[in-house]
Amino acid sequence: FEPVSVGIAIGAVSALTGYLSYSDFYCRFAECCNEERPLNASALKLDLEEKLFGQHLATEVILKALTGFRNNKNPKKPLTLSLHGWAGTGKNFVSQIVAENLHPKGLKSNFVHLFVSTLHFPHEQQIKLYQDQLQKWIRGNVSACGNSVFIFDEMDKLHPGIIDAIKPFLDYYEQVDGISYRKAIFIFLSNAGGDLITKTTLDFWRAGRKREEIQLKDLEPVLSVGVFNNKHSGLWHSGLIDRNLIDYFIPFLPLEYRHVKMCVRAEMRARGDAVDEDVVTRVADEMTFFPKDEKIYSDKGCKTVQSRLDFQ
Ligand SMILES: Nc1ncnc2c1ncn2[C@@H]1O[C@H](COP(=O)(O)OP(=O)(O)OP(=O)(O)O)[C@@H](O)[C@H]1O
Repeated sequence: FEPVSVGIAIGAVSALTGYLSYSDFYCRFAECCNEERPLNASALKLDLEEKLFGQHLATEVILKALTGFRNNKNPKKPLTLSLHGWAGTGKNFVSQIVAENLHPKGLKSNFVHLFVSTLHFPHEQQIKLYQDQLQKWIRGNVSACGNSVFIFDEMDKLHPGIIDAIKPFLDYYEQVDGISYRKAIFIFLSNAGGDLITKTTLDFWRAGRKREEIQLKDLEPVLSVGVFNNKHSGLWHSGLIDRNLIDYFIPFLPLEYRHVKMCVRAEMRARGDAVDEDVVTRVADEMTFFPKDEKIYSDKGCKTVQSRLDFQ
């Protein structure tokens, strides 16, 4: 929409109605950054509970972190979430749900920014350049919209030095060069720590305990230390962990056969098809499971479900 004509239209309508403000009207047509827009916590809860399978910890922590952060009128620092887990367990999927609940256009919003390490920061020799670009990009976007969301995918493939470039933005400063970053949200996605999460989940299973009994305290400490000491985590000896700038380490548990089936059903519904249990079983049976003996967890989580469904 072209701002001048929208402005004229708004003027006309406002004169007629007398109560529609410019911004109200403009924002019906163009995307606006509404820093005051409250988070609909029950909508987010419903989304997570209905769409995300087998991740009771992620559901609980994300909900708590986001509602707490958005209810706080004066956060002391931006919110930083570090999501960890095996491939295909829902990290990107959750980021998308979170993005949509914060900005209705989700990943397509002008205020949600996705960085993929292998795509945006591929060359190790260019770290300095990437650091500068990243700082500029974040500064520019946060000055345009305070509650911008930045998602960093494939953190485990990111040179650790790169993320340290954004450390000043994540810290407890009121402003950095006249800009406040305190309402922004940073989400880091990584496979690092997936082995530790799997080990704990498997230990519970072998002890005959329910997966839902696993608590954050069983995983969070192992995860933060493990990731800090893992050269391939993107956060290796990173100042972000050192200075406690990551607010939550969120574990994604490996998915079981029953969760894969749930993903197949969800995908069928999303395509507008009736759920056919024979197909659901066929797709789930085609996936491979580990460990070798027990075969409990899907190697690729729910990742290849969509393409497998195409071939049924
Ligand atoms: N826990 C889950 N609940 C529901 N759907 C899921 C879940 N995990 C994965 N999926 C489905 O599988 C697709 C792929 O998962 P997603 O991209 O979120 O995995 P990921 O954890 O980000 O993997 P990677 O580490 O390889 O990037 C999602 O788009 C979603 O449809």
